[in-house]
Amino acid sequence: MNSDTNLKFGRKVISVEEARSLLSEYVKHTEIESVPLSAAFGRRLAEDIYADHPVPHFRRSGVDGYAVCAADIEQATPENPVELRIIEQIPSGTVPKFKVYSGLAARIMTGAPVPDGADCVVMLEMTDALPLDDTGLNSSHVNIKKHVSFGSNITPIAGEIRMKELLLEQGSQIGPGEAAILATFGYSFVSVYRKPKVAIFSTGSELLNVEDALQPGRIRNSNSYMLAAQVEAAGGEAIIMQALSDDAEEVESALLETLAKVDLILTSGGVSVGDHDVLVDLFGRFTGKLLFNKVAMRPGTPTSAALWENRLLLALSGNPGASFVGFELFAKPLIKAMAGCQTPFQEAITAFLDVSYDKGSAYPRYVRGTTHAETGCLRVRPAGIDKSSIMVSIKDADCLIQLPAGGKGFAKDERVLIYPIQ
Ligand SMILES: Nc1nc2c(c(=O)[nH]1)N[C@H]1C(S)=C(S)[C@@H](COP(=O)(O)OP(=O)(O)OC[C@H]3O[C@@H](n4cnc5c(N)ncnc54)[C@H](O)[C@@H]3O)O[C@H]1N2
Ligand code: MOO
Ligand SMILES: [Mg+2]
Repeated sequence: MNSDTNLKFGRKVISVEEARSLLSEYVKHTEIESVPLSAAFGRRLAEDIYADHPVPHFRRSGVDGYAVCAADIEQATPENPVELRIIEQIPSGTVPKFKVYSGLAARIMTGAPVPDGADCVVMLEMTDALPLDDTGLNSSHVNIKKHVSFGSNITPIAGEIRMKELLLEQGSQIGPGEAAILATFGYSFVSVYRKPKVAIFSTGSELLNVEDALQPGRIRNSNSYMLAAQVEAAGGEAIIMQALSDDAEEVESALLETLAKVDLILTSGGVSVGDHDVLVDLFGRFTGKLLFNKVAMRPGTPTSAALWENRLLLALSGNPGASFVGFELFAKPLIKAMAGCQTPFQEAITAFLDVSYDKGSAYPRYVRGTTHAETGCLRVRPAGIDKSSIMVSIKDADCLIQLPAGGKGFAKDERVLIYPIQ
């Protein structure tokens, strides 16, 4: 047996967990850069964010109405309203000029600072302001028709966020809630990790470009685009490279030329035992370090990985289903970790099988699944035909169903673990 044959047939199988931990050893996060907040969505914070002021930083009215002293209106009813003198108007964005004493009220708008002395705000609907002045807008007095208690409709200083509170942790992804916090605290620029650059090479002489007309025996390259979408969803920058033919030297030089320019290389195809499986050929003679070339999983058993010129190279199976699953299990956590995520491995959640799954497997199986909720339970079923070579059902997958190895298959309603795909 030559070394090439050895790599094809003498492979050592390792578990998904072992493969993941081998890859983790070589992950480092990308450099930190400062980007405008509006360009930071989906990125991960490179620093902890603390509150440098309380929120709100003034006593904030939650309604349009009158700021008054609660003690004044304890007996107020529609039949026996309490009359108070209006001392000023407080629109949002202004500060009160006067203190509210017993017998006085300040007209106030939602979001405006409550004046000193006032300890509650009565909603406009519970008042009658009379008489109107010449403009028809302002009144000198107001009748309060309902009792409201001390503190009502006022958010106290720091009622939402305390001074120096830890708001966001390094590594958290900037979504809508994070963006609102960052804007609140004046972060027009944010320190985030650079998006990991991921080059995607599909290999296979049968592959046509997307714009090409179909030819006998050939297919359009769909994996590169599927993987690029997965890379972007994981927080990376996908760089789709020209697909390569099954020519070992062409593959070697294209990969070598790209290694130094990116954080990760993904390839698809050419990892099995076929005569033209070029990645196997490359791993047999390259200067890098092969990390693994067989994983106890289906699909994607021949998934391989290497460290070459200090860069990770993840070689996924060409079959679309195996490529998709291999990405989710291995590339996604790598990209998330490179992008600064502290917890790149997704936690499994429990669901119940909606249909029986009759195929057993020597290796754990990762089935593309579709979930739905039913009477408070999460149910899951395979998303269409679950064959590695089938591409069309990938669009319906919102999770991977993890089915342990074994010969008997799985019954309807059996409890399974799933990994949501976000
Ligand atoms: N004798 C054996 N044959 C195969 C075995 C085996 O153990 N013994 N394993 C099978 C399994 S499992 C898989 S998975 C595939 C893995 O194949 P490769 O990773 O070597 O991929 P290719 O041979 O290049 O392609 C497989 C399949 O996928 C299509 N393909 C490839 N690239 C793309 C792309 N970019 N877009 C769309 N489709 C693509 C390709 O045309 C082939 O149909 O090997 C099995 N065989
Ligand atoms: O294991 Mo193959 O990798 O898809 O079925
Ligand atoms: Mg092959």
